[in-house]
Amino acid sequence: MHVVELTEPGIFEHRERPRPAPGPNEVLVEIRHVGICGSDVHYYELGRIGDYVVTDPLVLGHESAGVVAEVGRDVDHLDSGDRVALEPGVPCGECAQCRSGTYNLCPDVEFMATPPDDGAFAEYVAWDADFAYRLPDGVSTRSGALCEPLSVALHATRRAAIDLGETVLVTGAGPIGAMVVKTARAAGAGDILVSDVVPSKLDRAREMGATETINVSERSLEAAIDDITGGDGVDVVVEASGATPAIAATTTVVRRGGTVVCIGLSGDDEIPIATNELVDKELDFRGSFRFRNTYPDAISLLERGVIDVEDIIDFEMPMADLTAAFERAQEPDVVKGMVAVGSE
Ligand SMILES: NC(=O)c1ccc[n+]([C@@H]2O[C@H](COP(=O)([O-])OP(=O)(O)OC[C@H]3O[C@@H](n4cnc5c(N)ncnc54)[C@H](O)[C@@H]3O)[C@@H](O)[C@H]2O)c1
Ligand SMILES: C[C@@H](O)[C@H](N)C(=O)O
Repeated sequence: MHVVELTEPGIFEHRERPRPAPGPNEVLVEIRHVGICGSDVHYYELGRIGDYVVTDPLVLGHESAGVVAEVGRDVDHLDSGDRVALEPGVPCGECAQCRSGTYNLCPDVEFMATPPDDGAFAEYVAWDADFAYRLPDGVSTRSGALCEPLSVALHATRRAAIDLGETVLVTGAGPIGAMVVKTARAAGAGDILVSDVVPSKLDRAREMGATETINVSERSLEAAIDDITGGDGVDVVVEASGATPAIAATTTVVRRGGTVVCIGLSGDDEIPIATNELVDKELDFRGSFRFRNTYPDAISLLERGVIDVEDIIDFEMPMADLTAAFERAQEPDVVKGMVAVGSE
């Protein structure tokens, strides 16, 4: 089968590998669509993310969906021909985190496209059938692949416990911030404010449901939120930029008794946080890491038309042009690039 390997920063090589045989609890999936995530681009550009270093050729891509080509001996909930979205992290199932249900925190998770685990820019992937979710008729594999970033947002929205009518600030209007706008709206948020430094991304966020946008290269986030909320602060902040100033401002722009949920990962190891504000304002300050138990709900939201993910996609290119797709994905206006691995 055909795969694309990242062999060194900036270099993709198209290679042939033996087609994998599914294990007893696995399905062999003919991949159709794979979204390009910021972390894929990071590995492509730099060959590493923090301590995760690409030392051997690595297949990128973890936002994937395709068609079941073969089922393992013990799989009885999927059949050949089923279209499925693949949850990219398969946890060990045995550690304390897995046993208590917080399987996204499993230290031994096998996560696609994270060294040393290969991802989905490949004709076929053999994957644990418990982490392959059937897509209903109305949901394409193109949308199904985006259950992954949608899951990041769904999990963060749950961590934020947004109440009906609450004012939510989303910092960062990249793919994750855009998805949070959608999940916050679906959760019943009232005003949804979005900040970014790229005007076109703020325009897109408004089209997706943001009620007000703030270009923080023109005015400070703190001053803007002060104006908009009459000095009270927002009920909930979901930080989805990873930008140090945005993370540092979260405790200031949230109201007393409010909630901050951080998704973004900063390039800085340490960021000053006003800890006295945490105490004095009695804030809930929480992290949100990947996702757990989100795929069935993400698929249901897509099926019922509560959330549409197609509008975050800027372009689709074939896997034959993966280098060009990754170069284009780095343009500042692009929110999401999609790669077609086969034809649906
Ligand atoms: N916690 C998790 O499980 C998880 C999962 C996926 C991504 N992430 C992280 O979440 C963040 C967002 O992911 P993404 O793929 O959307 O990234 P992205 O880089 O595509 O988007 C970030 C956005 O933030 C904007 N931005 C830059 N400076 C800003 C500022 N000062 N204020 C507001 N916005 C600013 C950028 O213009 C961009 O639009 C990244 O840090 C990523 O590493 C975390
Ligand atoms: C969750 C996923 O989208 C993220 N890029 C990660 O590797 O953790």
